Amino acid sequence: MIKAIVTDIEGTTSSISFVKEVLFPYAARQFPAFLETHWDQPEIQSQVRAAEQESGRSLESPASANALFQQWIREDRKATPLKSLQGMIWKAGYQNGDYTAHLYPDTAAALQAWKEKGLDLYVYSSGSIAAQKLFFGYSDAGDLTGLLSGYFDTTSGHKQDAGSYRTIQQAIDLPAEQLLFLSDVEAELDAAADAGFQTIRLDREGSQGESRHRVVTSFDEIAL
Ligand SMILES: CSCCC(=O)C(=O)COP(=O)(O)O
Ligand SMILES: [Mg+2]
Repeated sequence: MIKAIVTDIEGTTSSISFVKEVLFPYAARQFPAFLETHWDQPEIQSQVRAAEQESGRSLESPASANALFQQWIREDRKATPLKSLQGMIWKAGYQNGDYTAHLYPDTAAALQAWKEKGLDLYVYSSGSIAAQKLFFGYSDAGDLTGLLSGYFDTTSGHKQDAGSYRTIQQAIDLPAEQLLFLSDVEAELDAAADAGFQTIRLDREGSQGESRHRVVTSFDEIAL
């Protein structure tokens, strides 16, 4: 009996292309001016120092930090300092109306229906918790944050580590077998299954091939 759902964003609730072709380029364009303007702020410095630790590089100027973050964006690194700073940058884009967060047509209605059935809904994404709240606060279907009971990001661990799902299960405080994890990435689903979660793979384009998990192309196929 599923009591709560934990969902990925990119490739699951929303298209990969929105993240890769809208959000990441927006952050890449804004990074130089953002770092110059906010360099001395403690919340920026703490992320830059964390990036220094993770990269082993000295980041003593906005230009040197920008070079590293641009490289990490190109590599799609799920590094917590990058994800935190991207979230801060995306805030202005949402608030200015530069974009709204893409949702597949079935996403909002399914989240609403699952919530009405009494399921608790959580998000687990490599994007920072602040970025996730913006994403669902400024979505194509409006503000959906009222449907969500909590958010998890890389501060709970990386998405391909079973330990991350154990941490999330303890935070949600339900038995793992009552938790359903939704993702488009096989290795994330394997990690969640190793931690005892039930799993369903989203194959939005219907082209991803074999999986050891149940596969659907839309949330409409998930009857709970
Ligand atoms: C919060 S939207 C941006 C998501 C993001 O930054 C990312 O790297 C996608 O990660 P996901 O774990 O949702 O595949
Ligand atoms: Mg994904």
